[in-house]
Amino acid sequence: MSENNVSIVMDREDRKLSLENENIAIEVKDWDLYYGDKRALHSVTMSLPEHRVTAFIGPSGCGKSTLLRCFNRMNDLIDIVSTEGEMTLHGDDMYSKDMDVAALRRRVGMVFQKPNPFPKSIYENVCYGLRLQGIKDKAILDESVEWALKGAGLWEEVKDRLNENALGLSGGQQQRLCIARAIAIKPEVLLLDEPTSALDPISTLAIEELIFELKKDFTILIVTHNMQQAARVSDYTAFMYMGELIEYTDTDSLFTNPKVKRTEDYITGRYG
Ligand SMILES: Nc1ncnc2c1ncn2[C@@H]1O[C@H](COP(=O)(O)OP(=O)(O)OP(=O)(O)O)[C@@H](O)[C@H]1O
Repeated sequence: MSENNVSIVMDREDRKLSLENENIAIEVKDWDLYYGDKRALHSVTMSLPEHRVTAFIGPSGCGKSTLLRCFNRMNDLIDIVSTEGEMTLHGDDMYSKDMDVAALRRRVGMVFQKPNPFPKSIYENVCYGLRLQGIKDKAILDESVEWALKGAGLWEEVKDRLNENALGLSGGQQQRLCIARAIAIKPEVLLLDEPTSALDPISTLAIEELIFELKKDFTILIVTHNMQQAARVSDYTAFMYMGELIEYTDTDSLFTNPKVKRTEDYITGRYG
């Protein structure tokens, strides 16, 4: 067991996690989402805690990715999507007509299932968002690139080849680069949509350890198909089924003492 995994266990044993004791980053209230006539999310209500890792699990098609994409309004890009309900980020109405979506996406970064670096240098990938913000000062860019690559656990591997094309990195390195690109602009929340499903076990472990480190600075929401991964990396777990949030509590309680039969059936492998 690596040092980080030991500390995950210790962290859990030290204190019982409870949403009542948390600062909340995102509040979701009676949230519905429709693809055309088809309702994909049913009245989801939940509070997502700051500086914690919250995992979304459930069988294929239950709405995990759909819900995750609501947190940075990625679903706006799909014409047939309509939503109802309330979502706030630190009190700001994320779906208000006054909300600047680009600004929201700076506050809520996202990393996808397949690593998707741009066909540019490692350096340019990481400072992409900063350049979009109009930052030109080389010293600031250099410092941010180093900070983000260190944060993503990639600095030592790439510090001597920052000008090389990012597509020359391994899959696991590319995914850590995408995490560096997302954190470089210092979002409040980081959305991870099955970030390790395309990676080998060693790269997966590196990302899981990284997630544990990153929660010191960011609120992390992760969709995963892998229940062991949810149990390893998350503080809280939300189990979804057919667009509904069935059970949501601290990860240890959900996996050791689920309150709802459907959750129990899923985590014991009876379906899904
Ligand atoms: N662009 C879309 N248009 C229409 N329906 C969609 C669209 N995207 C998802 N859906 C439907 O919404 C439901 C939820 O899908 P979603 O991808 O959120 O589930 P998921 O739990 O993330 O699944 P998986 O684990 O397979 O990725 C499914 O019935 C899916 O077919």
